[in-house]
This record gives sequence, C-alpha cells and structure tokens, in this order.
Amino acid sequence: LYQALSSPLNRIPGPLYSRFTSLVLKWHEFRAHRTRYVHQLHLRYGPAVRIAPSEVAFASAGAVREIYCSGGSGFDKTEFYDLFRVYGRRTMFTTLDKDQHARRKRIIADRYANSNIVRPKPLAGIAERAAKFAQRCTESVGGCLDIYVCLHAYAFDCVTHHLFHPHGTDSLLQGGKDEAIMREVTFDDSLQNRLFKHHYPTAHRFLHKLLYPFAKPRETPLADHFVLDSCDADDSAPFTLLDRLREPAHGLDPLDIAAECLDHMAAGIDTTGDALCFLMWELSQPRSMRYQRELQRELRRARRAAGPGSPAPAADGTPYLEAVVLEGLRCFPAIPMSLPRYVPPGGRTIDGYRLPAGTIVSCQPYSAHRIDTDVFPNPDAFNPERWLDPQGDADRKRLFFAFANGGRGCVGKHLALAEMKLLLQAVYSMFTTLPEATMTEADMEMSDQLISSRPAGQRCLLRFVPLHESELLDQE
Ligand code: HEM
Repeated sequence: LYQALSSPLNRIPGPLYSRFTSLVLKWHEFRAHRTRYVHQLHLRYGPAVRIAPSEVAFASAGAVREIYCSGGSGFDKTEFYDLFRVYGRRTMFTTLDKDQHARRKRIIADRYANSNIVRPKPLAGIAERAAKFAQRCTESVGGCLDIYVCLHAYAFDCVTHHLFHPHGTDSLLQGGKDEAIMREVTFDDSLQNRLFKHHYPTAHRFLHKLLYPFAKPRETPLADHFVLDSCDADDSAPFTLLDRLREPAHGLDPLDIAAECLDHMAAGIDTTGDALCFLMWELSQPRSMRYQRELQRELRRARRAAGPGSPAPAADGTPYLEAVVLEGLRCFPAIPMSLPRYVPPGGRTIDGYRLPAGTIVSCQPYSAHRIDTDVFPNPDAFNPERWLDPQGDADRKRLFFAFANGGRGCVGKHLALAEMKLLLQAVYSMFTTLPEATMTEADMEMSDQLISSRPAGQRCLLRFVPLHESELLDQE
C-alpha cells in the first residue's frame, strides 16, 4: 500500500487498480488478449499509460526512439526473454547483455543484409517457393485452400532455405516429415504454461506436472532434431546463416550454432506466415476488393514489361505492392505486443514522465500504428493508398514499428519483406482471392501468443479464381 501511494509512477495516467496489482494485465495475457487490452487503455488514457505497478506502456514516436534506439540498441531486455531460450542457450534474440548481443549481431547481420537477400541464389530460392505456393493455389481452383497452413509452410521452407540450403525443407509440396515439423511449431499451444512459468517460477517448478493436462509446455522435438541434424551437414551454401556461424573465427560451439538456427527458424515461420495470412484475408474482403484489383493491375503490368517467360519481376518498380505490404504490417503486425525493456540505472524521462531505474517500459506495434490519427487517419481501416501520399511519409515511417527499431530490431526484416513481396506477386498476378463461405470474423480474430499473434481459428480458407487476360484488359 505504501509503495502504491508513494510510487513516482502515480503521475502517469491509467486505471486506479494498476497502481496496486498486475493481476488484471495478467488475466488478459492468459486469455490471449493482452494487445487489445493495452490498446483500449491507450485509447482511454493516451499514449502513456500505467498498466501495472511497475510497468508503463507508451505509443509515441519519441518513446519508441528513447526505449529502443537510445545508445544504439535502446534499453536492456527484461527476463521475459528467458522464455525463448532454446537448448538451454542464449541466442542473439534472448541475450540480455548488450555487449554479448553486439558481438553475436556482428557475426549474423551480414547474412540478413538486403545485399545478401537479393543475390541471385537466395532470391531464386524464395521465388521457387512462391511458385510452389501458386501451384497449390492452382490445384485448389474450384475448391478452397487453407492459406494459414500453406503460408506457414511457405515461410518455413523459405527460412530453412536461408539457414541450411541445400538442406532446406519442402513442406509446401512434399508434405510428410517437413510438414509435420511446420505443424508442430505452428500449432504450439504453450502460451498459458509459459506465462505461468514467467510470472510464478517457483510455483511452476513444483506444479508443472499437475499443470501438464491443462496447460502444456512448449515441446518441439521434431524441430529440435531437424535443426541438430541440419547443423551437422558440412556442405551448406555460402549465403546461408549456418555457413557463417560455422566460420572457426567466431568460436561458436555446435550447440550455440544450433540454438541460433532454431531461434531464427521459429522467428521466421509464424511472423511471415501470420502477417501474410492476415493480409491476404483482408485483401479478399469485399471492402478491400478495389485494392486487390489495383494490385493485380500493377503486377500484371510489371510482368508484361519484364517480357514473356521471365521470372517474377523484382519488387522494385511496384510501389502499390510496397504500399500493400506496409499497410498489411501496419494493420496486422505479426508481433503486435509490448516488447518489454528496463529503464536503465539513473532513470529516464519519456514523454515528459520521469521513470525510476528498473521500471518496465514498452511500446506495442499495434498501438504505435493506430494512436496518432493525424499520422494515420481512420487507423483501423486497411488502406494501402495512405502510403502513396508523399505528404506525411516521414511521420508514418517514424511510427512504423512492425519490425521494432534500433539495434535489437528485426534482423530478418529484408528476408521477410522479400518473402512477402514475391508471394503476393506470384498470387495476385494470377488469381483473385475470395473468402470461403464457412469462414467467420471470429476465425480471424487476433489471438496473442508470447509476443506474436495469430488468427484465433488457426485456419483461413480462401478461394482462388484464375485471373484471365481479358478481365485485366477490361480493368485497364
Ligand atoms: C513479417 C515478418 C516479421 C516480423 C513482423 C518480425 C518482427 C520482429 C520484431 C518486432 C522483433 C523485435 C522483437 C523484440 O524486441 O522482442 C524481431 C526480432 C527478431 N527477428 Fe523478426 N520479424 C519477422 C520476420 C523474421 C524473420 C523471417 C526472421 C529470420 C529468419 C526474423 C528473425 C528475428 C531475430 C533473430 C530477431 C532478434 C533480433 C535481435 O535481438 O537482435 N524475423 N522481429
């Protein structure tokens, strides 16, 4: 009570109960609703809101800059990231220490630089997988396709190509063992167990066996073995992450290398898969059909300009596609939730509020993309054309937080963008997509996981209608 009444955080707006307890926040976390709960608080109290006795959420560009970019990589991560440790090791994503992170990033960043992603071999690998996805669409004509599963398979095959080529997977067309690994990771249901472990570690240690039937821990034995086996191969292509990690100069032991690869594999499946799934679902709605048509027109024009029989054109010169991808990530950021950090020693001032050292602060992409209606008017509406207006471009980019920002922002960003663009090119230059009749809005409701979010129904059935040349000529 004394702490609640004397806390320096009392000046920060927020519900009265958040001065005394974090139980309400935890309740929403356990119910997979944290993102929307925090967003509702922002709508009610503004861009700075106290969400628990020692936790504050922000949604302004200034806060993003201070928390995630100050000093290069921003404030330190909290122990929340311990939940993502693999094989008992810390990876680039889970390391809490700045220097360790910087050392690991110096090794890894090169393989995810745009200049590496757009080299012929890595890019051809993605284009080949996008063509396989289009083949699945063609095979589904007359029926429907579960793009939730197929997009996760696509993202899985793309990321394993980048990590392990020639030992990448083919879950899209071959199915079998590769598809089983993808399903194991994608259909993981360990949210409640992992949250319990994070918030109540001692109770978890004693009760984990009792918990098992109700809240399963994360168990991915197929994926674990697949990565360990793939890391054993000594013929990985020069563009792959594995090839880089194994360079003797870096001194990484085999388990460090496997842990880093497993982490990137997991980071690359749900994020890109879910982002594309939400985006294609939205493009298929009657309210968005005119955006889909505009996208098809641009892609067909680009294809014609590239000449007959040429592979899918590079994403340059397709500004509408670029706008569709940005708007998709703005409305449906695959990681929409708070990315928690500690206020460093000495305290800091954010958005005019003085915060003592050790306060947990965060921004969530979902709110940063919606709270400032001068920058994003009508923020809940999907409208790619807002990105084509040169006015306000700098402000929009400042608030765009889908890949986070600063030194600990998403290292896989260029890979993810290439995967998204090549897939949308392959699909929308050939098909019109429509929702299948049994799908409901509830299926596509956002269900929070640890920091990522997925469609609650874990399915997304779309119909693919081949686009005929004559139809496109009519459009033009
Ligand atoms: C649309 C797709 C993606 C989105 C929206 C996304 C988003 C993010 C975000 C928001 C973070 C910061 C997380 C935090 O601070 O807690 C992050 C970090 C990271 N992402 Fe992504 N990501 C995507 C795809 C990928 C892909 C394809 C890979 C790799 C193959 C990847 C690998 C990573 C890694 C390794 C980190 C940790 C970086 C570090 O700590 O330095 N991501 N991502």
